[in-house]
Amino acid sequence: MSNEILTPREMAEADRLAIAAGPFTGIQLMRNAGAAVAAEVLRRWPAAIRVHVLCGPGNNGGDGYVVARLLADAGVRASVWAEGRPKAGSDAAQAAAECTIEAQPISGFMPERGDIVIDALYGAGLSKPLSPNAVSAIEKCRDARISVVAVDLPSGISGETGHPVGKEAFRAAVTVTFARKKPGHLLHPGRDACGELVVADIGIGADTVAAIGSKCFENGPALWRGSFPTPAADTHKYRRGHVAVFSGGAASTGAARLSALAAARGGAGAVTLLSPGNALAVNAVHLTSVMLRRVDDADDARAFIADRKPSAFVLGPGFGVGEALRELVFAILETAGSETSLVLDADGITSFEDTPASLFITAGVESAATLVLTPHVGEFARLFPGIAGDDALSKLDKARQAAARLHGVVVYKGPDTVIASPDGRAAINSNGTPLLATAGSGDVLSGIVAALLAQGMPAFEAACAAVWMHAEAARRFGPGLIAEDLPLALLPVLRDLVAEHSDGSGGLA
Ligand SMILES: NC(=O)C1=CN([C@@H]2O[C@H](COP(=O)(O)OP(=O)(O)OC[C@H]3O[C@@H](n4cnc5c(N)ncnc54)[C@H](OP(=O)(O)O)[C@@H]3O)[C@@H](O)[C@H]2O)[C@@H](O)CC1
Ligand SMILES: [K+]
Repeated sequence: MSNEILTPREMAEADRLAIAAGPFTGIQLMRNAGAAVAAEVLRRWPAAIRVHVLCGPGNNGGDGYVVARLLADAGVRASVWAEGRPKAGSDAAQAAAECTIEAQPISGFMPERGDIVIDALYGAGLSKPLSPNAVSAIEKCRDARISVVAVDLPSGISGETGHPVGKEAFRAAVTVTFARKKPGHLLHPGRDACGELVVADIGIGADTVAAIGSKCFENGPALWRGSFPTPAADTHKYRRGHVAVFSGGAASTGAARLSALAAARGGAGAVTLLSPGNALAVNAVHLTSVMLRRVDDADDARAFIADRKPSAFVLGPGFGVGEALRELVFAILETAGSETSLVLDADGITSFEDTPASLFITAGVESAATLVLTPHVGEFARLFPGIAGDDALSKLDKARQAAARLHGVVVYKGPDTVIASPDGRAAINSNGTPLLATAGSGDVLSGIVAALLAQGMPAFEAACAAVWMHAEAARRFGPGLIAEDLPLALLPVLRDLVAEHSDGSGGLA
């Protein structure tokens, strides 16, 4: 796999293991890193005349000295502006010694429009807010609209969280990182600060990365292709999974129907909308292939479960917050069985704002149905206020801690959705699009998750696949998208996934 995400600490460990295993020494890895950046600069700006390289005191700066030397060798007018000097005897000191361009103090740095700037101030070792000189360098680049190439990370951004460590950070056109992506490249606002992200192979092998044992991945088909459901030739509709979606009352039925339609398009063989009596008529008018059944309370839900044994439920979209919803959740978790799953969204999450522990305890019982929770940032804070309010944690850490507390899968939504499993695995989604910021889009996502769960996909993989497919469908559809379009927009995405699954071509990244 090459989709592992390494924290800066894990990357430093990979670096150490790679050096211990050989064949590359530390300075050779640094030369490889600098060469990768220089190649990227020359490829993108073959006519670059003047390049400024900003070098910090650590190994990020070391990479910068290599870049400056190689660009100068290639005939570019390269200048070096240093903040601090590398420690004697370090790899960075050797890289600086090999670079014959005289380093000038960063305070004198003054780029002009058309120049290129290489930001090699700080990378994985950023430990405090940037100095006034570094902040001033950022402002000069911004004012002169300079194209910045960041080495490893835009200086000022934490590789761990994606947040600026102080108030300022570089905004790069291109960021060249090494071996694997770090959380800060994919979590906002780091992702925007990186510009285009290039991952360069500098000689740290896949076996070295595997030895680190990261449980965090970039979301994509490579992560869940193996368990993606494809119907067998001898299947029938209930073997393809039966999804049950709870409708709200007469005035709020649309969200559940969107979810139900998405579950059907997502491959569930049968979908039933469970509607309160007062909304049966309005639901009946709008449904064709989706079945309809009256369910007014938890007793009705238990009877339906005993009768039809659905494999996955969606509860929350448009349902209304309160005791009735909580009773349904307990009825499902306690009686549907551990082979079934519940996707709890929207009002389903908010209903537990005052009593989250009751949900966590019930979900933790071994015989309980599997729970998948799909909060956006506001809903997340309602259920996990302590975790949400801890500014030291990244979104990745927050989702992981929440999943452990919930005993279920958490899909922490946003432009950088994080999917976390209670077993510690996590994925950061990177194909998100602002097109998804439209009413009803979350209801569709819940339906897709339920469809995949109903077809037997394990919960973490189902949630990851649904998040990716949902965003991919929106991207392919393009501007003008509304939630009603999404279920149909899934078709080309599904077609490619299924084709790839059956021919083993691995065509989707
Ligand atoms: N790992 C790998 O595989 C490879 C890694 N490589 C490269 O190494 C980079 C990591 O290097 P690194 O660990 O030396 O950290 P780096 O970011 O240079 O900074 C550390 C220095 O800066 C200082 N300092 C920190 N913040 C500061 C601030 N705001 N203002 C002022 N000073 C500040 C800090 O001081 P301290 O915290 O100790 O007080 C320390 O002196 C990585 O990003 C990649 O580019 C490649 O060569 C190839 C292989
Ligand atoms: K940098």
